[in-house]
Amino acid sequence: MRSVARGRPPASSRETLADAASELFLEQGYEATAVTDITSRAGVSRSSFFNYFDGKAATIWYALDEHLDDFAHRSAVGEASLEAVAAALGAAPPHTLALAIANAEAMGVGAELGAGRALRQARLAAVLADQLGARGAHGDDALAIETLAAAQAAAVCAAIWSWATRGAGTHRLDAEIQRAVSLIPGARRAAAAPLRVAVIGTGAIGSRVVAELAAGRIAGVTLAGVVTRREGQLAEALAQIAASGDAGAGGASADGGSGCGAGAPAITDFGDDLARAVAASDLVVECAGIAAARVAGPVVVAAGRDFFAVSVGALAETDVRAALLRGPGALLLASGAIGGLDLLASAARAGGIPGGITRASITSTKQAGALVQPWMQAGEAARVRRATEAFTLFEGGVEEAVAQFPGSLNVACALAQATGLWGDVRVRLVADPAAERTTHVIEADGAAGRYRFELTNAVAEANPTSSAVVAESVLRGIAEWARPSGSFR
Ligand SMILES: NC(=O)C1=CN([C@@H]2O[C@H](COP(=O)(O)OP(=O)(O)OC[C@H]3O[C@@H](n4cnc5c(N)ncnc54)[C@H](O)[C@@H]3O)[C@@H](O)[C@H]2O)C=CC1
Ligand SMILES: O=C([O-])CC(=O)C(=O)O
Repeated sequence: MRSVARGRPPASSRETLADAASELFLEQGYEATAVTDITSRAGVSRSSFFNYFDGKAATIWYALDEHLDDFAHRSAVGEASLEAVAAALGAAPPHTLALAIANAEAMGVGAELGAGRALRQARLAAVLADQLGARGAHGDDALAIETLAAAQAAAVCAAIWSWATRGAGTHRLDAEIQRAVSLIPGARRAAAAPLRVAVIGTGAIGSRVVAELAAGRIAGVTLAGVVTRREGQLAEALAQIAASGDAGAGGASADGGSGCGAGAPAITDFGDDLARAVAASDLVVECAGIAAARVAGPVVVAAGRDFFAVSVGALAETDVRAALLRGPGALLLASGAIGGLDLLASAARAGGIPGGITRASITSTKQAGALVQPWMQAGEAARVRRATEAFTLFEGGVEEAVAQFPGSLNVACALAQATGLWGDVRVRLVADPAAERTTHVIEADGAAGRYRFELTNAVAEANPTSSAVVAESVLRGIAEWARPSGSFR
């Protein structure tokens, strides 16, 4: 008798039989293989085959079927979740099924796989529908329950097929399932689970956002954790919040570097591990600057998670803009320090009013000292720092503006994105030694109308370059993302 298990000893007679079946399907095809061929290859009696399987097809499906049996059983007693199924499949993947999927043509097993997949998907959908119904999040809305359950079951099957086709040994099945499920638009929202938000950056804006999220101030949202640039950064930020007595911080403390509020759960510090943050969240909020947004944004949306950028200037580069908008995750943009973007976007909407907005400009006036840049020669930096009266420090297009003043002119990109006039928005930056507040004047006109907004903002205490309202715009944006009801669009 030939050895069945090439390279690894079989763990049981059932696996010996399943391995023998896989070998024979590969050698002579599924149709031509009889149960007696399998038992003689495995060296067991025909009757003992039927102790394990009810036919040759079961040698392909048994591992997946066991997971489904277990899931149905646990689900009936209220113990199972989709995450638990993914974890169980990851820990004990269905190897003979993977082999059949990867070699479907050579084995001639395509029809069996097609029919078998449909059956398992339907079975999984039924269990998931029972589970969703029992959880009560959708009341008696059978359409919502059935649709969501069917989508989740389809995602699990699609993930198994993708995992097997890409090479079962090369990556994890549970990660593939998690990714597939996350691609269902609104799946977590529909499941009524709290939405998980990760934050990148703990500067002036990020700290405030983290403090509010950690204090549970946004309904339906939980803080998944924080991405930082160096060790100890989160603890420092929390200590500063506590020292400043920020009401939103809920008495944040730096205990262990990650506490926020007496008795509050510790905040997860992802360090610079963006992949971990992405896997643990539904939305990633960037509060870290244009360079960070350029790198993180495309990774987040490609993984099917939503990305909320405060550094809208990342969109100035055409290829980054395309990657950010490619999905499947959604791109959200903070209105930040300015307003009226909704009106301008409506006025500029292609096709509605031809030539809706044809001209747009922004003039930003900031504290001169806050505008010194690392690239400036000593003489120029001194001129800005020691200015005695307001002067125009920059005048030009959007790309140049954010390249030279990345922490100060994201608003110019926001205007370009709202109007679509990427090449034509005129930007002026005024350095004013007497400015205690930041002022942005936006002007736009075209066939839709003529608009002028003048916005004067208090500056953030921790960073005079940023307006204090920006963090609030991020918090409002998160709240509206989580509960999209009653907000202006
Ligand atoms: N859309 C808008 O209207 C506005 C946008 N912004 C943008 O928001 C950004 C943040 O503003 P602030 O909080 O005031 O700046 P900040 O300088 O106080 O904080 C930025 C923080 O991000 C951290 N950081 C940088 N790269 C990182 C990375 N790769 N991973 C993790 N952390 C990283 C820095 O260490 C710093 O702690 C600005 O750089 C600007 O691009 C700022 C104001 C208005
Ligand atoms: O906060 C502000 O007023 C504007 C700002 O820094 C930016 O657009 O980058």
